[in-house]
Amino acid sequence: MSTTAPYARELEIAQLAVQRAAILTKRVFHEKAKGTVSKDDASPVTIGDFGAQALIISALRANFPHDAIVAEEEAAQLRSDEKLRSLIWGLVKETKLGDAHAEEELLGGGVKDEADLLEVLDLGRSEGGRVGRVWTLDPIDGTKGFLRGGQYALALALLEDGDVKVGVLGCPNLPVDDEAPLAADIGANQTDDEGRGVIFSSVIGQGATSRPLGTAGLAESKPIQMKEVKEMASASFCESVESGHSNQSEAAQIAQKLGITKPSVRMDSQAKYGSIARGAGDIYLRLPTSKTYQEKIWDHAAGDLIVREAGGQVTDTKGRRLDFGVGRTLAENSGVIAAPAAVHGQVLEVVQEVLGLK
Ligand SMILES: Nc1ncnc2c1ncn2[C@@H]1O[C@H](COP(=O)(O)O)[C@@H](OP(=O)(O)O)[C@H]1O
Ligand SMILES: [Mg+2]
Repeated sequence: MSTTAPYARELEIAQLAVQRAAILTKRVFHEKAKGTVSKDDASPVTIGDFGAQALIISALRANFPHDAIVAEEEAAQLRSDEKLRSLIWGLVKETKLGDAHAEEELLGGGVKDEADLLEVLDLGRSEGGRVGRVWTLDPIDGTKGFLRGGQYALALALLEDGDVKVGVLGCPNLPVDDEAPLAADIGANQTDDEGRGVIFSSVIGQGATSRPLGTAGLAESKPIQMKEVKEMASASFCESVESGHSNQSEAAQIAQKLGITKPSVRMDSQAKYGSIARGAGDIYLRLPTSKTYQEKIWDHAAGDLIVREAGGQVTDTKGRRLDFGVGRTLAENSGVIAAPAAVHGQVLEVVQEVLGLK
């Protein structure tokens, strides 16, 4: 009898693909810091986004050729920009894991040439939906954090019939150490990777883990758990850096009503979900700043599962679970509240009071 856990292969490929793509994003950041990447006027985030997306999709194509993919980028810009295309192709071609078995046997044939690069990128144009297997991919989530040398994440998740089954977040700039205090390293602009880089992973029903990001094969993983909030007054909020992405004054009112005195930790990207999942922070709030913006599924799918599998609950401000089955956006949801399951109801109540939803 086979003892392979459900989604074991999907998890392994997803983690290795994210790990490999992070080699590219880190290289692009470091070369930008040295001033060698942006000489063609292309933003490092554009180069990193396209390069990481191509590497990750090529691994999905080789291993799960029938699955649909919803990814943030598409090839249109590269079709007309020959210089940018060849710059990205050069980086993609050179980026390999240090572990030859993982690189060749597991991740497959890679991207073949410049024409294939365009094809691979456009495999991410699925409309998503409620039926079948759909991967969601954000090659660089937290683009502003990436540019600052702060937090960003490579976010990959597998949906099956609209439910998240596998979630992987590569966070190159978070401390490896799960016990490290939560710090907003906005503008950190560190060029030293020592002690940084972590992959958070989860499979539905199997808990959540963290492991060092590394560059070869997968290092050993450790289970992670959200921290118990014994007293709301000593809890900490995690919020977006961008005031345009989450309403900070409403969050301050919510904190005050809950008796929370610590200032919020602001960081970019789904590194927020990973951080609270390993108990480095407690509550992630994302409060809508406009009635028209629809959150994107690739900005939340991996984080949603990782937090729930670490003992948390994730809903929108109306108390509904995030619905990843309605297309490329979370059209049926409004904002996000992620908290340990035991206190989620209490937080939701205060959110609804402040937002006038009850
Ligand atoms: N008005 C808005 N409200 C909420 N999120 C927004 C937004 N405009 C853009 N975003 C999303 O916020 C993501 C970053 O999240 P955070 O603010 O938590 O760091 C962005 O992802 P990218 O950085 O991949 O573009 C983008 O998709
Ligand atoms: Mg994003």
